Amino acid sequence: MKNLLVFGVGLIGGSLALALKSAQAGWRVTGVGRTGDSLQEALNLGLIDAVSHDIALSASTADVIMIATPVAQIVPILHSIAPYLGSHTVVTDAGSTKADIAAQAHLILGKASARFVPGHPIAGAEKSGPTAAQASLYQGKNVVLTPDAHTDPDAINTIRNLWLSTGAVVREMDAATHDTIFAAVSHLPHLLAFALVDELAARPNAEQFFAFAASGFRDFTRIAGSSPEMWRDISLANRSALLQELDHYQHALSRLRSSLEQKDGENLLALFEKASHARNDWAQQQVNTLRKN
Ligand SMILES: NC(=O)c1ccc[n+]([C@@H]2O[C@H](COP(=O)([O-])OP(=O)(O)OC[C@H]3O[C@@H](n4cnc5c(N)ncnc54)[C@H](O)[C@@H]3O)[C@@H](O)[C@H]2O)c1
Ligand SMILES: O=C(O)C(=O)C[C@]1(C(=O)O)C=C[C@@H](O)C=C1
Repeated sequence: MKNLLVFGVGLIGGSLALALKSAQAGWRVTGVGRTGDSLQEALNLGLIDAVSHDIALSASTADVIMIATPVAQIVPILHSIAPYLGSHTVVTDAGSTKADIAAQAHLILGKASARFVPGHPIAGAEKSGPTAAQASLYQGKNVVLTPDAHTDPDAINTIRNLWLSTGAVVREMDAATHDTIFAAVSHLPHLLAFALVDELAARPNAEQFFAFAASGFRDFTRIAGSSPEMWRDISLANRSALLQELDHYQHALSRLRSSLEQKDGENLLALFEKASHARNDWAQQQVNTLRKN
């Protein structure tokens, strides 16, 4: 059995542990948590085989260390494990932002940074914690790895194989490209959903609005139920790309607003038609890709 040490046994870390167990991929999983209660819950749910209270011992005997905590916790955790890493230990993470962590990892881990393989599973949910973990979460989903020219190819293979065991499709790109793409397709939509729900909830007659909100509101705002801590950390870590995406979106809203002001139905129809085609094409491609995998 190989030893996997998971920092943060919540939705993402717990789902990885469950997926490896159900694939019988030969990993013994030990969890490290912030609160004892959540770790005990992970143990009771059978997500992990053991709990670690000795970081030095666990880090030195781990084959792989996965950091699956909110992104602001990743750098402090790298500091805490750096002195104890075994000579063969490969470190990876599941954070939703990549450039900030990659820059720090070189400074903190020194030579061992060659065995740090940053990663990001593109699968998730608005639910958090160990009870949200699912064995099938990564099945057919992309996992993006962002190694650089200094990353050890054997370490990349180790992390690639770990994710392949979960049924995921592994892709590689550089960290800056990753952060630009996910600012647009993940981080901005979360900000918009949080903003819409917050604005409505602050109205004196909010209850009346919520009482009649239906599937359109539910689909647009599902992700506003996500972990506030996780999204605070992501927003700050990918701040500059996210600010640019907010500018693009505000520009698009301004164009929409002036079409409305001018009662320009032709412009509205043209925009809705282009968006509807693009959205339906994307959804169809998702279905085709899932069928293929
Ligand atoms: N939720 C998603 O959809 C999703 C998808 C892909 C990647 N991610 C990324 O994965 C990471 C984990 O997200 P999640 O959804 O599993 O969150 P989660 O809240 O479900 O789990 C995070 C766990 O980390 C623990 N934790 C926090 N600080 C810690 C510390 N210092 N040491 C040890 N444990 C600590 C928490 O107690 C919690 O159990 C985040 O970086 C997030 O950006 C999330
Ligand atoms: O399905 C959801 O609830 C998600 O928000 C998952 C989602 C996404 O935006 O697609 C969220 C953050 C991650 O880093 C990756 C995936």
